[in-house]
Amino acid sequence: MKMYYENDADLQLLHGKTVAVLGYGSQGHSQAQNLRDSGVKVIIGQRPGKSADKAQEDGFSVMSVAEATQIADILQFLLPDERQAKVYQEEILPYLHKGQTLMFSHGFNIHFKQIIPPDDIDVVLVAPKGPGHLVRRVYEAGGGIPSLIAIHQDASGQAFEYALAYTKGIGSTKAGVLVTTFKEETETDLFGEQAVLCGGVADLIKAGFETLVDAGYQPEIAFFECCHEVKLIVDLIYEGGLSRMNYSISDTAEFGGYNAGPKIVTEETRKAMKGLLSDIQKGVFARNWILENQAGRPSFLAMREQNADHPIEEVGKSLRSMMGFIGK
Ligand SMILES: NC(=O)C1=CN([C@@H]2O[C@H](COP(=O)(O)OP(=O)(O)OC[C@H]3O[C@@H](n4cnc5c(N)ncnc54)[C@H](OP(=O)(O)O)[C@@H]3O)[C@@H](O)[C@H]2O)C=CC1
Ligand SMILES: CC[C@](O)(C(C)=O)C(=O)O
Ligand SMILES: [Mg+2]
Ligand SMILES: [Mg+2]
Repeated sequence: MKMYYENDADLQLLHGKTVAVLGYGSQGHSQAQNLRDSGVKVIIGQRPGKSADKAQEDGFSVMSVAEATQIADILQFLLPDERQAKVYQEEILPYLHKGQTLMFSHGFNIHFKQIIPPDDIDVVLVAPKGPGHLVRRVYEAGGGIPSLIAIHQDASGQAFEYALAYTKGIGSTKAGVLVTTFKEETETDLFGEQAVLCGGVADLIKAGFETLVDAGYQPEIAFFECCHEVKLIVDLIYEGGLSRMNYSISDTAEFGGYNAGPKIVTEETRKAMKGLLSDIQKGVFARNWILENQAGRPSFLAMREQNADHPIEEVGKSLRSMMGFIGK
């Protein structure tokens, strides 16, 4: 599989073009600022409110999504997935015109057919494989977050070259860019965030914390052990794989880990992972998420509140308040 790096991408292709970043949230603020620092002309399409104020403070020209759509050559659609279809119908579709590129950072709405764009525009995916705030932080430190590219429609005949130039603008060609399809990105991204990165890790942390606290250990120790140190261990894995973690940790931890790991991630866990993947592939998760939003998000909001109230959050907040070196 070919990986694309700095010398493969031509940033000049974006010079003389206007990129509209629609939505100035986690991905929006980072991609917009990285592109601008790479010499690309960027405008922001955003409804009035906190995000619009922030974009203005950051020195961008801010306008409505509809206005930005009329002006820009490339539209990077960075509104929340669950709001994209409505905003597309009302504020983008009426103004879309031949020669434009509609870009996504997640394939959800194209893959699950919530948005069906006209044939005469390019439709591409540039999906950074990392949280928005890190897309900016790593770029500022001189690096980049890997990205995936996919082409859904290539009306111009140059969709790929433009998408690749865009990945260079946000810093991704420093880390590596890989070609995929909207289907593969959507299914793997949903699986990764549910089973491993967000759902899996968060529940592993909470279960470890609860096990220690229920057994009578101090919550502060349980927090340091099962939550705070996760970042420090993952940093080693990020830098040099599992072997670098094993190099740095004690042999006692390595031996204990080899024996305990399969008792925690059991055949049952693997079966549950396959079940999650199957629901994602069949569109069951997408249907549930769309219906949940149509109903006003009752279950999502209840779970969000329940998680925010977990004792690990309170202990963590108090301990972090004494660690002035941790960024806000
Ligand atoms: N978060 C991440 O790290 C990643 C996200 N992605 C994808 O990127 C896309 C954006 O996600 P994310 O950055 O998390 O989104 P956020 O929720 O962080 O930001 C969304 C932005 O859209 C704005 N917005 C919401 N509704 C409207 C509207 N009706 N009109 C105009 N602006 C609106 C919000 O502004 P307001 O303050 O007014 O609500 C906010 O600035 C999604 O497709 C997501 O899957 C992909 C990779 C990683
Ligand atoms: C892991 C969650 C993510 O997929 C991401 C940051 O990559 C997201 O949707 O935010
Ligand atoms: Mg992701
Ligand atoms: Mg995601």
